[in-house]
Amino acid sequence: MKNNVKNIVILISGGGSNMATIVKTAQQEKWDQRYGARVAAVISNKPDAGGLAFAREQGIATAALDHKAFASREAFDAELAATIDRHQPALVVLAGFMRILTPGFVAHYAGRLINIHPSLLPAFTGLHTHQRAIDAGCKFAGVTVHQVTAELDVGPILDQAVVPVLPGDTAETLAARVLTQEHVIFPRAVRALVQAL
Ligand SMILES: Nc1nc2c(c(=O)[nH]1)N[C@@H](CN(C=O)c1ccc(C(=O)N[C@@H](CCC(=O)O)C(=O)O)cc1)CN2
Ligand SMILES: NCC(=O)N[C@@H]1O[C@H](COP(=O)([O-])[O-])[C@@H](O)[C@H]1O
Repeated sequence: MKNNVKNIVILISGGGSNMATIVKTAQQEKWDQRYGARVAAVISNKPDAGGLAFAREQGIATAALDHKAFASREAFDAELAATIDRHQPALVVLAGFMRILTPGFVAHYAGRLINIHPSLLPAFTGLHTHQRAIDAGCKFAGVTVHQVTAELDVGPILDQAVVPVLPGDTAETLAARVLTQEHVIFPRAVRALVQAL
């Protein structure tokens, strides 16, 4: 790492509210001065991801690699890793990043790759977690921050938060309630990791 600066690279696929919360928390809490940590880049597999505009407004380097432009998942992941590595990351953060990553990519970032997942893992790995929780009659739902492993959404859990599932909830109303807790635990988890680096 240049000058002992701990670079954080955040991967997104959409609006990037979790990424934005981490960026704003890092600014407000002066992570650069306190921990030598900074968000060095925001990278997306979707060129039209709304979060890229926010990152650019904050003066953060951005890149977009359209996964559909690559012949294979491995080829996309190789280019993604090359793009990430230009920023010499101490930590790579998946914040609403919607691509399953290959074992080679995961191994390359072993121990410094985390994800936020909108369920109380190990329940409801994969997609459509809120509807599945409602359909299962769950009284509680929530969010998990975990280390990323080759197998999907089963890596070591770093933090969790619980919310109630309320009568009449839809996937959208539950997602909104969970998202408020995502914005609490994700910056907290990233802060804890950069403090320990
Ligand atoms: N190897 C791993 N890759 C990823 C992990 C992981 O734990 N191990 N976490 C996911 C994040 N995620 C849930 O938190 C998740 C993201 C995407 C998918 C998925 O099925 N993606 C499809 C495409 C879906 C779409 O484009 O809407 C795919 O990649 O074919 C499941 C879970 C990030 N990657
Ligand atoms: N499987 C990964 C997944 O579903 N992640 C979810 O995508 C949303 C992204 O929101 P954001 O782009 O506003 O941070 C968040 O709810 C996050 O938990």
